[in-house]
Amino acid sequence: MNMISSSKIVKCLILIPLLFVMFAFKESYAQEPLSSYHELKTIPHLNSDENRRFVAQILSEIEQAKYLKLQAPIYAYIAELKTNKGNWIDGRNYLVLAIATLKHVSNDHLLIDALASISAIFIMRGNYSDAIFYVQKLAEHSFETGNSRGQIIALNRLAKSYIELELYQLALEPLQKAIQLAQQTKNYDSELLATRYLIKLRNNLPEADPQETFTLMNKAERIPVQGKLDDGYWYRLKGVVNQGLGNFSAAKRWYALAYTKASSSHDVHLLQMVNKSFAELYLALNQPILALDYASESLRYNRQTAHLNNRAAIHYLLSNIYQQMGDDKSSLKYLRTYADFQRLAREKNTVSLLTTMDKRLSSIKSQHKQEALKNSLLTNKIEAQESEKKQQFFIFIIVALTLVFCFFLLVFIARQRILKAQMLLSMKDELTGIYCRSYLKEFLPAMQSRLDREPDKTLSLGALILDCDDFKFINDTFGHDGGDKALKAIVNTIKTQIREHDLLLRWGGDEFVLLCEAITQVQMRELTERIVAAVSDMVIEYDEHSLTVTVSAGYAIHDRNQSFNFDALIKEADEFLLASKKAGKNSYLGEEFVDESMQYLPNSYVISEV
Ligand SMILES: Nc1nc2c(ncn2[C@@H]2O[C@H](COP(=O)(O)OP(=O)(O)OP(=O)(O)O)[C@@H](O)[C@H]2O)c(=O)[nH]1
Repeated sequence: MNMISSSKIVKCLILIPLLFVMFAFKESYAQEPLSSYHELKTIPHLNSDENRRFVAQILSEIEQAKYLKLQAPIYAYIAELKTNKGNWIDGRNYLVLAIATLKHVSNDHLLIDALASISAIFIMRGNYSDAIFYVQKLAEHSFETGNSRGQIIALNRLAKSYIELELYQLALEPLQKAIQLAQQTKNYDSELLATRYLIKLRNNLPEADPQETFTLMNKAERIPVQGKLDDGYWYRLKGVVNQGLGNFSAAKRWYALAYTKASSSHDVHLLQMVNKSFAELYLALNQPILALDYASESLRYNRQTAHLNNRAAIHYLLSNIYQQMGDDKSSLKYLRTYADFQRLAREKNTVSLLTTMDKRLSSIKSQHKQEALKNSLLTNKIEAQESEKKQQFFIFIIVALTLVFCFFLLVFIARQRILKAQMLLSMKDELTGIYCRSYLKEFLPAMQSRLDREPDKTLSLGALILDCDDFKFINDTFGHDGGDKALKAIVNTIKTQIREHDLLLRWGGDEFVLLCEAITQVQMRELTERIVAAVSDMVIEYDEHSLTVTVSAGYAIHDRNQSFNFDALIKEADEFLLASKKAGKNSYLGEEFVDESMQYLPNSYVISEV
């Protein structure tokens, strides 16, 4: 026993820490891709082996199904990096993956990241319609969820698209809103980005004051963002602003810095831009040969990116350079190709914009359809609920009415019973407690229906009338109370002789009637005899006296061959009673003892002496 429990303890001691380690490991493993994703977002390029290995590792991690929600933002960011560095094909492949996995993103923050990267990529690719499509998605989601970061990114991306499309006036409003919102929410990164776009915008606005743009640039440098201004794009922009102010040497310095940055990170996009800026600078400095070198270099990088707008811009620049060089033929040639690219770019963007509108329209339509479906489902649900409520209300009313009805019915039945009990009570004789003659109105209809329901006519009804003999004498001798006591004693004695369902009535005064159902002539005679004998046998103790009393009786049985006539039956019995009295009292008579003219039958006991 001890051995078993100690081995169990040892197992537990090993297993519990092991489970803890496994659990902790599982937690850290589950956390890993998310932290890797945050780390990925700090990578500026993929030119180093270390960064490439890191990205490969992340990609292998997110291929597992449990990291589905991370796939879109990671693919999108990698696509952004690849596109930004001029790897157009890889960029597009990861972009396709990002869009395909977008539906798995449930996290607000991750969805904004993914949409921000996707729209940035489309902007870089010069595909503004798709850019605007995803910017709209980003805006819709951010405004719906109240995410200010997403809202600012959407505004910035929209402005950037407008700037690239040379729709400068349209870009102004979203930029101002983005800056305002970024300042309110202290989102310095976005504020800086929006300010940079604003500077870029002002550089392109002919009416913009270069001095004001310069001031704006200095203001941007005071935005408390760590390290964000240490990038080639910012240096180039500073160069452009300085060039706008005529500070060519300063512009040259900034371009050179931007160039170094672009070369070290092999940023094709930036290289194309910086070379173009250099070309513009040298053109402004009347050095067309140098300008041509830089412009050609820019064109070389631009070919890698296939950015039509930029291509057109470089061709325009080349045309200007050749013009400065006095080579009108080449200038014209580049002006023509500029026009071609410009037209192509516009066509592409017009077509794309139309496609976007079409996509938006169908997405709105499907949204409307879904809304309508949702509404109709909701309406159905509400209707179902309402009809259920109605049904419940209806059932409630029925139940309530039934209960009320039952209540009143019960009250009615109880009341009827009370009334009947009261009525029956009123039909009882106070002295003896038996029913009075008035009870016949209850008894006779019931009796009649019993006879009617009986087809073989075997049920009989016997009627017996009893009258106290010389009761006046008892009253006179013992007083009325003595008479009462004698009457009660007679009733009690009769009760001892009859069946439960026989009906004994006080007919009036000292007279009683007994009605017996299902009784034969013989049984009736025997019963009468027993009653008359029992009464005469009793001795009533009253006021120190012992008194006796006798009764005379006559009985009759209803003949089932004739229709039921109660009065006739009683009359017949009463006649026998009278005959019995005449014959000497304390006796009884019935049909069997007399002939039709009520004469005593010869050779028979006309009077049954008890
Ligand atoms: N104590 C008492 N006497 C009653 C009551 N009802 C009637 N009586 C009396 O009963 C007597 C009935 O008298 P009768 O039936 O006419 O005559 P009887 O004296 O009985 O003589 P026979 O019937 O001929 O034998 C009367 O004196 C009534 O006052 C009652 O409730 N209590």
